[in-house]
Amino acid sequence: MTTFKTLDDLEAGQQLLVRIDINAPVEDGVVQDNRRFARHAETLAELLENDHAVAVLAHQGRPGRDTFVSLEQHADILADHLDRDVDFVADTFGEDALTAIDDLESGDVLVLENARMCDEELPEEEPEVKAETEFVQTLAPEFDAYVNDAYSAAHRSHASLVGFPLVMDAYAGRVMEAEYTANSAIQEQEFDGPVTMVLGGTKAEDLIPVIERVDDTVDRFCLGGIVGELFLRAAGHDVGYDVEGTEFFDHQWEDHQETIERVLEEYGDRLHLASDLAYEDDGERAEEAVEDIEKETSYLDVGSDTADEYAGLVRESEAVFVKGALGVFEDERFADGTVDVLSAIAETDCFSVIGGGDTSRSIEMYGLEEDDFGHVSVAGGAYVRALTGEGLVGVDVLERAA
Ligand SMILES: Nc1ncnc2c1ncn2[C@@H]1O[C@H](COP(=O)(O)OP(=O)(O)OP(=O)(O)O)[C@@H](O)[C@H]1O
Ligand SMILES: O=C(O)[C@H](O)COP(=O)(O)O
Repeated sequence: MTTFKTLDDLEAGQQLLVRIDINAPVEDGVVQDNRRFARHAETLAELLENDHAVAVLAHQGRPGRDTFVSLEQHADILADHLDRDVDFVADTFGEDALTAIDDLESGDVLVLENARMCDEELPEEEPEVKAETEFVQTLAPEFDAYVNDAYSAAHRSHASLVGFPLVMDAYAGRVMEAEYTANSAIQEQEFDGPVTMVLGGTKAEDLIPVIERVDDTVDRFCLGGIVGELFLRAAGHDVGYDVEGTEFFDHQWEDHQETIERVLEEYGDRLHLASDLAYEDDGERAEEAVEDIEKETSYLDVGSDTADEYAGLVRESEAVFVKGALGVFEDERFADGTVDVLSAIAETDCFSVIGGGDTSRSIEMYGLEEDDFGHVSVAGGAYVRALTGEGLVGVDVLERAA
């Protein structure tokens, strides 16, 4: 039972503003397809079958990052999944966007430009404030209804996610509905044996608060990726610093040092940190014990000893929750940590959830099957937040709208 309106409640043949989350990896300026496109394409296909005209609202990256690019390529990827034309306009709510929206006819799909290119989108503010923005006030009257399918971004209080349901008829899309239902069911489950959470990836700030909030249910945390290095830094090792132009560590350390140190102090006996790390040396993978690290290097994966330890912990677990990759799995040389852990999960019959828009991509890249896991979520930060039992603001506003 959901507490918001779904597509089952939506009358056919309307002009819809549909928020999806196709935030994707970008390699050398090229947007990479991930499973988010396929899942949202199913929602869009259903809407088109019901004679709606659809304008798609979405984001990509964050200002200042290499991944902050236009949604033009995303429109092409969606077109491939839908097997039909998808238009794109390089504008979100200005004159060009409004003209393109006016021209929409039943069965059309138009992708609007990256919502994060609009100043009012990003600052985290209350939904009531977002509802009053020019962004929301300009677009809302152009549509009969708003559909939010972006469960994976529902932890962000951004204009495109929380403003519209306060000013117009609002519905959850199929991805939102399915992820919400699956993640709510997971919160209800109880496990007899050890529960392990594997945390990695780049977004340490989404994960640090989670460790404290799930401490009733999770027996041990295996850390890797950027979040793992930040904890190693707090433990006094010479890693977790930005080197060679990276921008992962120092700002997250500055903002969260106190919490990281406190969590390490309080939960140290449950936190497993890498004992070795891998880096690139003359084009090859090389490894070094954390104890011996003295030089400034970008570490790209956990080492083999760590991967073995984590895989062993997974094998004796009753349930495993993964969010974020243990290394840069997109490069085969640095996929070992991530793939060893996922393979260990796949081999056992533990209950498992693999989360993260990017991380879930590693499943098909390395010959694993979605069926090997209990649930593969296209959400990362939103799914781990849901595990804490804390609400998601994007879901809350849909419930209020209903
Ligand atoms: N040591 C590392 N250095 C650089 N990048 C890393 C490292 N370890 C992991 N990563 C990157 O982390 C990414 C995945 O985690 P990330 O937290 O960014 O996103 P996600 O899993 O898609 O979750 P969400 O849906 O919240 O975005 C991968 O693309 C991987 O390359
Ligand atoms: O990829 C995600 O987790 C969502 O799209 C949210 O993106 P963000 O972490 O940049 O806010």
